[in-house]
Amino acid sequence: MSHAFSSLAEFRALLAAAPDRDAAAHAAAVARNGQLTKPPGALGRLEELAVWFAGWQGTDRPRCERPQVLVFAGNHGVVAQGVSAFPAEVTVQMVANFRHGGAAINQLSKAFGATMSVHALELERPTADFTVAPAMEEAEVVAALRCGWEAVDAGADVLVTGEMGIGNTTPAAAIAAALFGGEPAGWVGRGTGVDDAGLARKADAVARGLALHAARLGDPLQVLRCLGGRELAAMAGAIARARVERVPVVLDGFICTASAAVLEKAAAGSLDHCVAGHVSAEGGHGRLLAALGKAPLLDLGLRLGEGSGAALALGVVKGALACHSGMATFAEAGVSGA
Ligand SMILES: Cc1cc2ncn([C@H]3O[C@H](COP(=O)(O)O)[C@@H](O)[C@H]3O)c2cc1C
Ligand SMILES: O=C(O)c1cccnc1
Repeated sequence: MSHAFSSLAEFRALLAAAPDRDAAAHAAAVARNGQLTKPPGALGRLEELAVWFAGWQGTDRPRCERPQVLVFAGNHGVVAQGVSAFPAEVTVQMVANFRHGGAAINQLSKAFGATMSVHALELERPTADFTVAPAMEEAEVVAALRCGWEAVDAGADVLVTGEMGIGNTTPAAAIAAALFGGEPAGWVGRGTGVDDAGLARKADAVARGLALHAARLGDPLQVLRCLGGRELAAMAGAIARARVERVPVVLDGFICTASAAVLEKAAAGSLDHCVAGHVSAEGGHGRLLAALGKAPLLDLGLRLGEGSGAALALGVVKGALACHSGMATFAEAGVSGA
């Protein structure tokens, strides 16, 4: 089988060449929105959301009938630094739980009519501990990007990417710090619920990772390789594929957003097809969204990952698109204008 890319350089080139949204469909949706039976702007952010979807889906009647949820799982060498409240074996145990339908993301996917698939990435072979070596070799990060790239259904009308990987709020914080600067302490959070000492260990691990790999961190894809993880790279690969296919993406929490941020830094505009589904309770997520200029749709205090916050936001998306694509215009309904 031939692959879309076989190196980080080829991946970067595909990303940089991605097409823009359909400007005519966007303009048609803006015009349609102005004729629907409601006072101008009365549906607030739903209106903006609907015309944004129209541009990416290339139609003035956007829909959310075939949402796809992808959950990627990976394990992390950096858990050896005592950065999670849970043991690493929970990753593979949760993958089994996803396969049996028992996790939060199974229920949320079902509730919002999304297909959901789980992709476990070499769980028996954790990444290297980034405080002592690059997390991945180039071939490993490319394979993980490709796993995500190939998992996307180009016929989906919206994509959600989620993750499971004990310890992965630490690589996410390291990526955020490497891409946007600032003290590690400002990017780490409690994840699964570490205490103050655990939080200090996370900040210290991030600081040591940044120092060790400093010479390479000017390149965002090297940030992903040196500090990231397989499930983070897979999410980045899936989000990149969606950009190329013009499938809109709803971003999940801190880990998903950190993975996505790598793409934006690698090629500006790479996240133009992404909306922030929610802001999680993880300390750095709000900062990261602000740095990317993304306003979250929901703020419910979630701190789960798995794609859960983004899947919930599909409800808002469905509402926005049902109104935009199904409502009558003033002319059709015989309603008088202002
Ligand atoms: C049972 C369980 C289910 C989860 N589902 C998502 N996560 C979340 O917690 C992990 C990140 O937090 P940290 O960096 O503190 O380990 C990731 O697996 C994330 O998806 C879970 C964590 C647990 C324990
Ligand atoms: O924001 C997230 O995605 C998150 C936060 C805590 C734990 N797991 C995921």
